[in-house]
Amino acid sequence: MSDKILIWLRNDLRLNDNPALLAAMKSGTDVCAIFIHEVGEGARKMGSASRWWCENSLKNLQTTLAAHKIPLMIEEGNAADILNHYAKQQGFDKIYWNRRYLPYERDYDARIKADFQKAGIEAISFHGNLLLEPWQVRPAGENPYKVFGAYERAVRKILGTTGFAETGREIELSLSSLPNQSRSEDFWAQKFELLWDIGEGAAQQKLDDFLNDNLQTYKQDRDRPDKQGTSLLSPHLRFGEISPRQIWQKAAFISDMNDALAEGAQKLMSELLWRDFHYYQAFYLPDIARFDMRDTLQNLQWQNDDALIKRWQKGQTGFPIIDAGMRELWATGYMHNRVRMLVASFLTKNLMVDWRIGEAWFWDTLLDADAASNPGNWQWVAGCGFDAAPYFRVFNPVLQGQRFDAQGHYVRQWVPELASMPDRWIHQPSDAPQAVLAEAGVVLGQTYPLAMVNLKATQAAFKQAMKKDFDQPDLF
Ligand SMILES: Cc1cc2nc3c(=O)[nH]c(=O)nc-3n(C[C@H](O)[C@H](O)[C@H](O)COP(=O)(O)OP(=O)(O)OC[C@H]3O[C@@H](n4cnc5c(N)ncnc54)[C@H](O)[C@@H]3O)c2cc1C
Repeated sequence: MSDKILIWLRNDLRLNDNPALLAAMKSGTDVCAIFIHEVGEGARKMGSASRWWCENSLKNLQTTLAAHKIPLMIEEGNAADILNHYAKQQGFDKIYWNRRYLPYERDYDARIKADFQKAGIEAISFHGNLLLEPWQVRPAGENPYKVFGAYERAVRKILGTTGFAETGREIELSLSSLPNQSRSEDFWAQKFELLWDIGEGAAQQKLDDFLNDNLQTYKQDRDRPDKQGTSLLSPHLRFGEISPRQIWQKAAFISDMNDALAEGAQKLMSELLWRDFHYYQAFYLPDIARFDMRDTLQNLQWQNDDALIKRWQKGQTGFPIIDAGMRELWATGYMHNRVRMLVASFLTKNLMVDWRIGEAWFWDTLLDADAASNPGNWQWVAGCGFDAAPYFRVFNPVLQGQRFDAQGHYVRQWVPELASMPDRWIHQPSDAPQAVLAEAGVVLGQTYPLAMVNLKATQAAFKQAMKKDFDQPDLF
């Protein structure tokens, strides 16, 4: 009888606070790890940008695991077939993993678990990817929480009394400094390597830098795309290079110890809860990347005009903050949260394009593309998500730009052809007097596009297209 344990890594590419890995290492048996780029039922196929991040993160992890004598195999294909192959070839008798929560992932993992158990291989799953697992947050009534505020209160009540009861599982492994990687692929995402440090060590460093430098102003600055006011931890969280519990614990500690930083720390904790909340919702619903969570948009005929969609993707809409966001995304694999809301609102409510089309573009181009947060946020903005802004709340990209990027720094960075526009007109060049445009060297329709739609008219058309009054959701 062999005594080998296989760890199946998925969204948890780290050594610390990794319950499945810790349990295997504690057992003192031979441990090896596998990551599978899944093809088929078990997981949504990664987009290009996140796949690039994942590959580099795996290279880092391979090195750090090797230092602990754990080989990491990387495969691509049908997960069940590959795991069975390794079971036969290497004769492990236990397989461990940290749980995932989307319905198609859970069904698939349950089947694999049952099949292994029939074959005499013990499959054990752990809680490692969320602050709390969906079933730990029980509402008073029968139905799961649909409103973030109620969900947040419930979670804080649980964590306030027990904390992370399982944090004793945190492992104390020191990471050796990560080696330089050789990346040979020549494709669009390759340029990201100049911008991002990948891996568990980089994630911890980024958290510490953020807590030291930005926490005090986080609450005010997190809505400002013209400032670097947020943590930029999302791609690290997406691949589990850092766990939400590790962030929460540090933030909670700071909140208790330092009054000046408490507000920022509490805000960061709330944002982490939004991540959990999207998984919580996804857990109880059919595939949220495909189906509307609520039927609020049922009567809407999406227009889905290819030419308009292309202009949105390329950042050529004629609305500077929208174009800046879409260009930031293409250049960096990231977009500021406030601007994500604006570009999503513009696509769905001004261009009347199905939110699934925007979600798919984000899925392919975001480094942090997340199977719960991406569709969850798109539905939230479009007006069919739970706890979403009502459908009639359409963001005005000109007013939003003037409010959150008042001097136009963000626009000037990503839309350099407008760099010389005065602050007064930077967010609405299509309305600027001819003399102002000439002075700034802008020729509308040539150096920068004319606004592609009339905001007021498209907003009115969107509301008209709904053809029914907004149904208040069954909030509780
Ligand atoms: C249309 C749209 C699509 C989005 N798609 C994704 C996605 O695919 N992946 C993703 O991680 N986030 C997504 N978000 C949420 C949010 O924009 C990012 O999490 C945030 O911009 C990441 O930057 P940060 O790490 O600096 O955030 P910080 O402000 O530092 O927040 C810390 C962490 O909290 C979590 N968080 C913050 N806001 C949200 C939120 N609204 N929903 C869920 N988690 C949140 C993230 O894990 C984030 O890393 C989307 C938002 C919108 C409006």
